[in-house]
Amino acid sequence: MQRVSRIPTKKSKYANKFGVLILEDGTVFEGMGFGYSTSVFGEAVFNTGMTGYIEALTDPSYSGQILTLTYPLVGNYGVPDPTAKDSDGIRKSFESEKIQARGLVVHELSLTASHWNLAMTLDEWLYNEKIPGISGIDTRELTIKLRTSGVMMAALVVSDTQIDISEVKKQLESAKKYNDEEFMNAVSTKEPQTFGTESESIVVIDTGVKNAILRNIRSLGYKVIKVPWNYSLEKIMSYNPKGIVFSNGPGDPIKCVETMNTAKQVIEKNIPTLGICLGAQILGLAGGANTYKLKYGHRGQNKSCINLDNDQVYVTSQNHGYCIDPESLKNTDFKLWFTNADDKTVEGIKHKQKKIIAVQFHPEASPGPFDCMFIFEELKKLIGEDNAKR
Ligand SMILES: NC(=O)CC[C@H](N)C(=O)O
Repeated sequence: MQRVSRIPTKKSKYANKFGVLILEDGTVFEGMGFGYSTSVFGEAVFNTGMTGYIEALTDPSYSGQILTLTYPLVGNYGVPDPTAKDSDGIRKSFESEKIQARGLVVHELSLTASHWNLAMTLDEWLYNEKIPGISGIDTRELTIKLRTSGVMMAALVVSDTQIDISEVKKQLESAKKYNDEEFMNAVSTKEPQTFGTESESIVVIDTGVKNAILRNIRSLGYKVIKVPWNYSLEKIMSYNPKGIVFSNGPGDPIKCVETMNTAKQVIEKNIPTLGICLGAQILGLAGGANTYKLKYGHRGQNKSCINLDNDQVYVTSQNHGYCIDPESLKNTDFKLWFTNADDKTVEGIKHKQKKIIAVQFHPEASPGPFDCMFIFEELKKLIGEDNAKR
């Protein structure tokens, strides 16, 4: 039996446990386990943001993934009360009801925390939500590995007792691959939900929507109706919405066939529409474009994107592993709207004739500046044009 060599120095309920992260290529990272003692398998990805672990961990787009934060010290501002809601009944600092990432990997975990709004520490939160975390990992080495080899499956094991590395390797081999997983039934709402009482509404098709998207649409002055990912257009239109938003979400967009069919009809009917991240990919596919998987994705808060309409550069927040193929856009009625300044990937598309816009980045995210809130205003403008025509 090959055992982990790093022995916990002291035992506590939430931290100082045995911990190991094993990659699909056989690389073993030993660390100190924290949070919940369990074994998870998922796609190892990294996010380069300096803050925002609460928003990232609760973002449904991280479902099925083991999240590495490259910022070296994590947890020092703790975690606010997860049950606190705003006047619309939307959870305040959290992007969804629970932690969505399968596990968390950090360099140094702050076991003490300080913040005016703090309710608990990060390790306690992970423990409560039955999520394993590992600290003491050389996250630079891990990130270099993922950048050079590409994202890959990994096992994260946290245990109160010794871990058998060869046994974990065997389990990892037979674990379901991220690319084969179905996420929609797990992340999407089962029933429509309404936020606000305004007479004009926007329907959000929930493929794993972040609460910040709901909040931003509310701040435009619309009632929000969140509907399941596979809701028919007929049912959507029964709400008589002014516009539609295709949300962010986990996994490969080609798996969202029903949502794609709705998107085709939405394009056909020229309903004012905004797609965000997964929603942008779904709209692109519905319009005849292709998508592909990036080697290691874009996950961070300072990704510069160029608006090709005015050559203005925006600092955007991103979390995507898939992308729209720019070549394939040529066979569609969509044109390139935003491009990533670093690698020239597609970060936004716009229909040439119809009121359909979509961004690959997250206009709702606000790690600091509110650079991209104008994207929501763009949807409102399209709705205004639509109203003027009727
Ligand atoms: N944030 C998202 O909506 C992610 C979209 C898609 N799952 C991707 O990884 O590209």
